[in-house]
Amino acid sequence: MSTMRTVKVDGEARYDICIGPNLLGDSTLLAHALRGRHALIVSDGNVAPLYADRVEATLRAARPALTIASFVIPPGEQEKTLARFCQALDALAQLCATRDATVIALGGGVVGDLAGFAAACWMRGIDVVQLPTTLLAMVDSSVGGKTAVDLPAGKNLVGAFHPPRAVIADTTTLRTLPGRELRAGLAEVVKYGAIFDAEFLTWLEHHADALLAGDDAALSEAIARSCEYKAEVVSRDPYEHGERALLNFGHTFGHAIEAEQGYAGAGSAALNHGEAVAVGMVLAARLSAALGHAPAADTHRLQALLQRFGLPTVIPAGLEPEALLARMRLDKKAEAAGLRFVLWERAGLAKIVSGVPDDRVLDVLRGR
Ligand SMILES: O=C(O)C(=O)C[C@@H](O)[C@H](O)[C@H](O)COP(=O)(O)O
Ligand SMILES: [Zn+2]
Repeated sequence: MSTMRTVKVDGEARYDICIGPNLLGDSTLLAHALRGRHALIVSDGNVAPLYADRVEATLRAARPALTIASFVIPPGEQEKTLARFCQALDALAQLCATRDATVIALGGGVVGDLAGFAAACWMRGIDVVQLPTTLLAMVDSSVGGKTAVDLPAGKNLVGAFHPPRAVIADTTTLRTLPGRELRAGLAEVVKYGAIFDAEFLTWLEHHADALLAGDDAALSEAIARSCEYKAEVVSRDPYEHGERALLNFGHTFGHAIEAEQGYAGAGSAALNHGEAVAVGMVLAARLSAALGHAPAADTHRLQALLQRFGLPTVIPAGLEPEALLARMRLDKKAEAAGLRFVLWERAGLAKIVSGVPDDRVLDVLRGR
């Protein structure tokens, strides 16, 4: 019996998210996702040594005539740059990639975002197949078609909506995932419960030990449920004209922290994306309570769960509240009239709020 689960994304872009063990070796699945004669595998220095050969062998089994090249970047958010994006385009040029070529994004969120953006721009758009190998990429960044690179000025400031042709999440790859990366992914999993479903938060509270221990069944369930929440929203609102913005809970604060720290990477003490979102969600919950939108008890519940997952919940030392507020002005949800925050009414029910006064945001950033 196959243990693969499939979640469907519908609407303007239709594709399957396949979740299960050993899928990187499934040539039938990859063959379905491939067109043309060229494939560029984009990966990073942690993931490529573990899985690139296997993916290449599977691609060859799927399409013996395929010309395959690889583009490997150093790991870390600091590499999600315009410079690396240009190098990815150069790799496509060297491959003589035609419009029916496929970019294969093998890795975590950084690889997926960068590879997806290169695919979005090469010859005005070629296919990208997402092969996420981190929990965060499986539950969030590989789904929905947001692709981007960062600028020093802010996170994901240059990018495009470019949905994948398929998402194939091989859960066996989670066995080699460092604990810190697993915990970062759990932050985005908690986010779905926080914004959509308090019952899912309860499920996470009950399964916290199993998830942290890397239990296959618990992780597969968390991935499938997360993908179901995300697929529903991006099917209805692929370009974030409305409800998709709820998926940004914690990100206005989190992105400001990431940018202000200069992004995670080699030799950097910066929080990674999931960690920054964990802090950001607690700040968003505290702002909700401070503005009278939500009970403070729900902030404590969220904070306790994130702490149980070993995630940070306070702003790292040395970051100035005014500097973080200035960063937030480049948040993509901001309007000419000011910032817009995703807040919550209670655990499991998020909403978008405009017109939050700066001094209330600063109070939260100052821990008041
Ligand atoms: O898919 C979305 O929509 C999200 O907001 C999911 C986020 O978790 C993800 O980090 C996303 O890349 C953030 O997008 P941005 O528009 O705030 O840059
Ligand atoms: Zn995120």
